Amino acid sequence: MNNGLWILVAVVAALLIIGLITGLVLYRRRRISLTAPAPSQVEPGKAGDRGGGYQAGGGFAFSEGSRASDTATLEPPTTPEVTPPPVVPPAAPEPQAKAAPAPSVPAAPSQEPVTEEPAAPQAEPEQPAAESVPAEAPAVEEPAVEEPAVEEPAVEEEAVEVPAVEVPAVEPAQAATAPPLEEIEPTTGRLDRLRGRLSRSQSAVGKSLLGLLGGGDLDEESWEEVEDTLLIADLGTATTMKVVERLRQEMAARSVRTEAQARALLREVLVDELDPGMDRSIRALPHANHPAVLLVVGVNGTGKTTTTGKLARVLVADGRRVLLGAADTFRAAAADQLQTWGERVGADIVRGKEGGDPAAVAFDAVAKGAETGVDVVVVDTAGRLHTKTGLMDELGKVKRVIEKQAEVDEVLLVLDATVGQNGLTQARVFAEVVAITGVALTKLDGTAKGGIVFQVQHELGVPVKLVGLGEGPDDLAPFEPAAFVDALLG
Ligand SMILES: Nc1nc2c(ncn2[C@@H]2O[C@H](COP(=O)(O)OP(=O)(O)OP(=O)(O)O)[C@@H](O)[C@H]2O)c(=O)[nH]1
Repeated sequence: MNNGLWILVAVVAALLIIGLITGLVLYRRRRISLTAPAPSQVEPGKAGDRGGGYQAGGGFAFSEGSRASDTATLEPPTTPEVTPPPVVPPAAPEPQAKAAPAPSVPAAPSQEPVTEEPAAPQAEPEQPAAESVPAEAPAVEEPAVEEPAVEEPAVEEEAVEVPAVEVPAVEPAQAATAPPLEEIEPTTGRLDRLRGRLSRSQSAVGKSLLGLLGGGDLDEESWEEVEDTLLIADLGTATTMKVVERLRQEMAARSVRTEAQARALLREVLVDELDPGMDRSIRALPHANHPAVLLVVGVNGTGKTTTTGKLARVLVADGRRVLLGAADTFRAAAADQLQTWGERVGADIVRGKEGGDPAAVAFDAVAKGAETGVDVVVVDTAGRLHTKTGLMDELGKVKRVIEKQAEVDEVLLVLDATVGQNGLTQARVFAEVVAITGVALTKLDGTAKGGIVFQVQHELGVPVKLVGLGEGPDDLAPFEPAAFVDALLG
């Protein structure tokens, strides 16, 4: 072969490589619709950022927490440590490969959280931890400020406990042999993709409502049936009364006669009731000098760990560097489960010893997140038994200890839609302990009681931001009132 031919071959090869790279870049841009805020649109730290998150084509919306977190004492991230930026292969057009099923954990008895007792040694993590102080203490950064007494009316010993005792229990976990990274389903159009699952369980409600309303003039008996249908779907008494009252007025005023008219009216009333103007963005965008911090709370078995893992995938697909904090130290399997979720998408994890102090793990996760320059730290907490005051106090402590370093931008309450009213009771208790900023409603694929969405928002005044629609790793969607009502009406 002469030189000319070799040059030609080299040129063709170079062109092919350039073409491939360009194609890959364009493909990734199309797949991930969320982009970093343009400076003109969102300025870090501005109060106006709240709700100014980006949302494209039914994708997830992220925003920057609006509170005083920029005043936190953390130094700007220095040289990133071991955590490599996640490099996730582009999503294939077909559904998630079966080779990588969601970590499977037997469902905890979420319907009866009240009766479950915590394991005895877990209630007092401080005692064993105190003995393990000397060996590992130097590795962990301690909080610079003692927790002010005024912040800790209920748990007096905390100021001493947190820095000195629990921190050594934390073990930053690095995957020794990292498994191959997984593909992540596109983050856009998730609710469309998963709508079928919602419809399957909900459409009976819609059909029965439309059957009743579609005929025009309703007698009292029919209105009672409408009421019953809404109550059975778990809309709750207050919302049901409000919806029926408005339907009665509007049906008369608009002379509704056909099923199409009834459907349009019902849709309008239900969507309004879901308050579509609420800010449903996830406050997961980093601050100028430290990562965003998300705390995931909820009763055991609701799907906290699964939702944390799914959310990490969405964030990674959005190009964010994510660190997971496994503050569920009560159950070693929970940390293992979270670690597996992290490894699958290249998210690092900080976990603690079983029975260690969850607050110490959370603290260290945020510290490590800042040190390694990640965008967002997502902290999974233990399944709290909402009747156990001590455990709820501890959840409050987790939040306060994190706040020694940085504001918690988002407190996501995970509720299991299948437990109905019980979920609301849980929500109220959690809301008293930590200021919930959003709700992730899981297992909506398996219940006709999606009406709980209305109650949760109505009762807590907090938006449902995410919905879980299956056990698959990418079966998490942003909550969209109109799409939800459409699925409800079939
Ligand atoms: N069908 C369905 N199952 C879900 C969904 N979300 C979570 N699950 C399942 O619910 C079960 C419990 O999920 P976990 O994430 O372990 O719950 P948890 O709240 O972390 O539980 P603890 O670790 O015990 O506190 C698992 O089997 C999940 O696969 C969902 O949206 N739909």
